[in-house]
Amino acid sequence: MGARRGEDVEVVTAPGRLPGNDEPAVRERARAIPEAAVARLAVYLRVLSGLAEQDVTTISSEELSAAAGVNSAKLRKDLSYIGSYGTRGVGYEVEVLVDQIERILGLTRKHSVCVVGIGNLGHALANYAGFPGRGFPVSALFDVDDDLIGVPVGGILVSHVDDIPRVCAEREVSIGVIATPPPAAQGVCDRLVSAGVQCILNFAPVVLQVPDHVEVRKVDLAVEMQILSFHVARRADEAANADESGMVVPG
Ligand SMILES: NC(=O)c1ccc[n+]([C@@H]2O[C@H](COP(=O)([O-])OP(=O)(O)OC[C@H]3O[C@@H](n4cnc5c(N)ncnc54)[C@H](O)[C@@H]3O)[C@@H](O)[C@H]2O)c1
Repeated sequence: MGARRGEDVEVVTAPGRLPGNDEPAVRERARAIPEAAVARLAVYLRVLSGLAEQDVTTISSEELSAAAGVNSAKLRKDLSYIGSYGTRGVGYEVEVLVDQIERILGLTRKHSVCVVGIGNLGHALANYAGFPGRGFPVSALFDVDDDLIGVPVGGILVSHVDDIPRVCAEREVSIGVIATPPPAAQGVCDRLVSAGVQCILNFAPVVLQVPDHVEVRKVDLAVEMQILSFHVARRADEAANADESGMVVPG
């Protein structure tokens, strides 16, 4: 796939790369990107970071779209939002694209993360090694259980939820992750918002009420499973219909 460092390829800088001190221009561009494209940019970044680690220097849009599971027209459109159009016959320069996507996604700044609710999921999140590498260090943990307060999890001492305002301010927490049982989630959310946390990732299966300036993303495994169930059922229906009509259905 693509070209590796040291291989004889024409090295190109993707056109449209923003010059030196370009933060305002990057943020301006970021505002115009549709939400669905933002999610795909994060997927491209994961693929590209893996390629960079393998010293792959360039990649065609077809290769990148196949690796990301997105059709190539959509990929080109997504990358055009960040001003990256690739070069005919060469494709995209991996490092340049990684840099552009990281800046658009705001990953060049550190986001300090807290996790509230250090049960099964909270333990897993606190220990998740993928966060620090991507610029999301977990810097604070909170719970209400006396047996957990003061106990280190993933190298961080668990604090009581009453300390959310002080600890979040001291550690400059910008993202709060809620991993409490559903009935506790809104109260925890309110505490985080009062402490100035403006981005919340909610694992509890409840809809949170927040002021307009707060961004909430919900991870709902049940909904994801139901969507998959729908696709399984639809494929089964298609296969049954094809059987009846004697057609061959691709696997
Ligand atoms: N475990 C999973 O795989 C999983 C997957 C997806 C979603 N979820 C959801 O994530 C949440 C947590 O699941 P879990 O399995 O880790 O539960 P858990 O019961 O193991 O842990 C919940 C933790 O939250 C703490 N807690 C309770 N009230 C609190 C409050 N007011 N403030 C701070 N902490 C409080 C408890 O002391 C406990 O440590 C649930 O809403 C669950 O539906 C869990």
